[in-house]
Amino acid sequence: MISASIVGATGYVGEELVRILSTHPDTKIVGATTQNYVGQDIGDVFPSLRGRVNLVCEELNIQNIVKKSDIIFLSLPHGHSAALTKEVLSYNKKIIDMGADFRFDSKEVYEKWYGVSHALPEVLSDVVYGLPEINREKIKDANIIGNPGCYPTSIILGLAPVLENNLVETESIISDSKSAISGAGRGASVSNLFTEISGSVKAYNISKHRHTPEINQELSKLAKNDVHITFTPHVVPMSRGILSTIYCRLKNITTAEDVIGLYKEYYRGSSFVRIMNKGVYPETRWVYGSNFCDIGFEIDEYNKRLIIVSAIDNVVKGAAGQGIQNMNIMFGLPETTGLEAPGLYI
Ligand SMILES: NC(=O)C1=CN([C@@H]2O[C@H](COP(=O)(O)OP(=O)(O)OC[C@H]3O[C@@H](n4cnc5c(N)ncnc54)[C@H](OP(=O)(O)O)[C@@H]3O)[C@@H](O)[C@H]2O)C=CC1
Ligand SMILES: CC(=O)N[C@@H](CCC(=O)OP(=O)(O)O)C(=O)O
Repeated sequence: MISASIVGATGYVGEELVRILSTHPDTKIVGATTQNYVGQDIGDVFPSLRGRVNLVCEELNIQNIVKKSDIIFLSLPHGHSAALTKEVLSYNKKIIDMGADFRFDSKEVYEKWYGVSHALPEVLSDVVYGLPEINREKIKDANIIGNPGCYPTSIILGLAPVLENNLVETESIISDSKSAISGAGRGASVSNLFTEISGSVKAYNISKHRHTPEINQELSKLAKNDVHITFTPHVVPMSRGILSTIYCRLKNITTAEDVIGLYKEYYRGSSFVRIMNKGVYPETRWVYGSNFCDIGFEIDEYNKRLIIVSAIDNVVKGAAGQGIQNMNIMFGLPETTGLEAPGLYI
């Protein structure tokens, strides 16, 4: 049995980690920390977990947590994880950070975009970016994982096959992405109120969203060339889900059948990526509550453009599910353990 702790268990990602790990056959949850719910049963904080998980939320004491755990999921706002990891580095336990502290190769890029200094830059060269479909081999031996952002997961999985095979121009890629409001976390704020979100769609942080450098970093590695995409995030009135519609110019005109064949081959052995048949465009409700990333295509022959549509659940494949997929790989378990359930079609 793997002893797992969740630091920040009372957030949306923490809740999803507890939910999935509670039915994982090889894991026991031994610790769950909170700021505001100390001493409360997790089933009282999240009534859907009532009677399924016997866990009392504790105040964060990282030394206590590390001693009882084989793996620690850090599910805190960015800026906290690097300092906590520094405190427990000598214990040599596995750490998966759900936030942004370990996603960047460069300390400078992280500090510029996140506006905080990095507490543990010396480990960045050993940290692995936890996108299993791309980095599976490196994840096997990693001790610290930077779990990818939710938008980056949908965009990188959508573009990896065409970039690695040099099929599209790298200087004109656009991703128009829509996210559910749970992407903003569980903390209360006026802009996240039901009355502000329902019945409306808005773009935000155009050209300056913090996921842009993360997406560019990983796409550039795949393309072996500098990639700078135009990324426009939107909030839509849903509780879960991300849909990214990605536009890129083909170097040579091709057919949808050829693109589908390439993607099926590239993701052979990646159980959580499902490639749609011709003319089928994924919907967020098909992946709701699941660890799947569904990808569909269209070719705009007139403009020589490939349009890729990629759908994930932001708190599962975009966060907790992907983290557990990484844990499975790190501990030599089948990658799909505890994650097999299909989406809840709504
Ligand atoms: N939501 C999403 O779709 C995704 C989120 N992420 C990342 O995952 C991480 C968690 O996100 P999410 O669950 O949405 O965030 P939430 O705001 O919902 O939850 C944050 C958690 O951290 C705890 N916490 C906050 N500040 C502190 C602190 N100073 N000390 C100790 N505990 C603290 C909170 O406790 P309390 O509940 O008591 O306030 C809560 O348990 C973030 O880094 C986020 O960017 C990544 C991908 C997708
Ligand atoms: C809708 C919404 O607000 N989404 C969040 C997604 C951020 C997130 O979860 O990303 P990190 O893990 O990189 O912090 C945002 O745009 O900031």
